[in-house]
Amino acid sequence: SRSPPPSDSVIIIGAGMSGIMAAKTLEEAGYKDYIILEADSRIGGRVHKGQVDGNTVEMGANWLFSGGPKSSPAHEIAKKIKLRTLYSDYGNLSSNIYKQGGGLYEKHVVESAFKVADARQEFGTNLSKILSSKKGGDDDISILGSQRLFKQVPKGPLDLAVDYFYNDFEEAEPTRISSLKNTFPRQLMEDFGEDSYFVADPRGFETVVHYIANQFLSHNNNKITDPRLQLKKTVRKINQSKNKVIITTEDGSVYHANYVIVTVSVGVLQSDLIGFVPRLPHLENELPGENMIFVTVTDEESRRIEQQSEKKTKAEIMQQPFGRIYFAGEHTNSTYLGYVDGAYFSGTFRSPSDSLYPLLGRAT
Ligand SMILES: Cc1cc2nc3c(=O)[nH]c(=O)nc-3n(C[C@H](O)[C@H](O)[C@H](O)COP(=O)(O)OP(=O)(O)OC[C@H]3O[C@@H](n4cnc5c(N)ncnc54)[C@H](O)[C@@H]3O)c2cc1C
Repeated sequence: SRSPPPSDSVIIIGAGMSGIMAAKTLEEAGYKDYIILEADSRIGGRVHKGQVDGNTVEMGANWLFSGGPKSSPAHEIAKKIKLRTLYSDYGNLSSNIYKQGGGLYEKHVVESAFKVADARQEFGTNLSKILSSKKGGDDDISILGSQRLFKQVPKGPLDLAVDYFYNDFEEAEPTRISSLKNTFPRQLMEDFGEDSYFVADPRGFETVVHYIANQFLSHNNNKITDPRLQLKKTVRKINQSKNKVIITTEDGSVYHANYVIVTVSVGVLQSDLIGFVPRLPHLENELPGENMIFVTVTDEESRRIEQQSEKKTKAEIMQQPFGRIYFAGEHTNSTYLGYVDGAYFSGTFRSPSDSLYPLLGRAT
């Protein structure tokens, strides 16, 4: 027999890829009583287009990936809606790097710099695998640290340019900051492939998010009319008690729900924009900037945790809701964090490793 539709109400904060996917997942599980509160006047979040001289230019995510053993859901949708994409031929870079004083580097010179960079990256990837294995324990180093161990730190303008392309460009951080363990192997590229396609379509990459939204939110002429999507609603306060959550937005509106799914970025969470009552359980007051989560466990639970790997414990902590508050978003997906596909999967909460899984588990 079919179970009755769930009567819990849910508020989703943020209408980026993860928020829209979370809403779709709820809808498909029979939850109709949800609303999406989005600060901006549009959906898509970090997938958004701008106009330069009458041309559409992507201001956020730009590349789709393919060529690997699995297919990227974002790329699959892009193909379905015939989004115009251009193959980014990075091999071409070896004929396109300029000297500081002008003129091109000779192709073979750049190619040998790329060879060294490849070897350096392979060394880093292998080291990362060792550090991630049991005997690696908790140890991690920066990408720059691994380059030092390789005894081949990029120096000089050409090597630095190549290294920028290998690392900083992809991670949006310099190698002295990027964690080796959390960067290599790049799981997104291992799974979906390294062939990068640049979105160059006047409709914008955000059409991919619209395509998903239009599958379940009522719309008219490409405009979402569903009253459950509320734009220009900046959440400022999330107040939870034993039985419900009360949310206040900047314009003074107040919303009540049984559960909340927070999909705002780490940057927003780290700022003071949203006040959590009670506060999120971390040591920010005592150790500002450390982002440490503090958990106390006792008795059976402490013995269970002592006996399992740190990796498992970490995964468990990251997927725990905070009372009635759940988290989704690119940053909560440990496999593809930092990418549109990571945001996509974080909103599906289909596998027990997804942070939202326990919420959906209630309905089934
Ligand atoms: C410049 C740049 C380039 C990138 N390039 C690529 C790429 O080539 N390929 C790729 O796959 N990925 C790329 N990414 C990453 C990708 O864009 C993100 O991983 C993904 O879009 C994140 O989706 P999300 O739903 O997790 O978060 P977001 O898209 O950030 O969605 C969160 C939403 O919450 C809203 N919000 C925030 N605070 C509040 C509040 N207080 N109240 C209400 N709403 C709020 C925001 O307005 C936003 O709409 C790039 C990102 C950037 C910034």
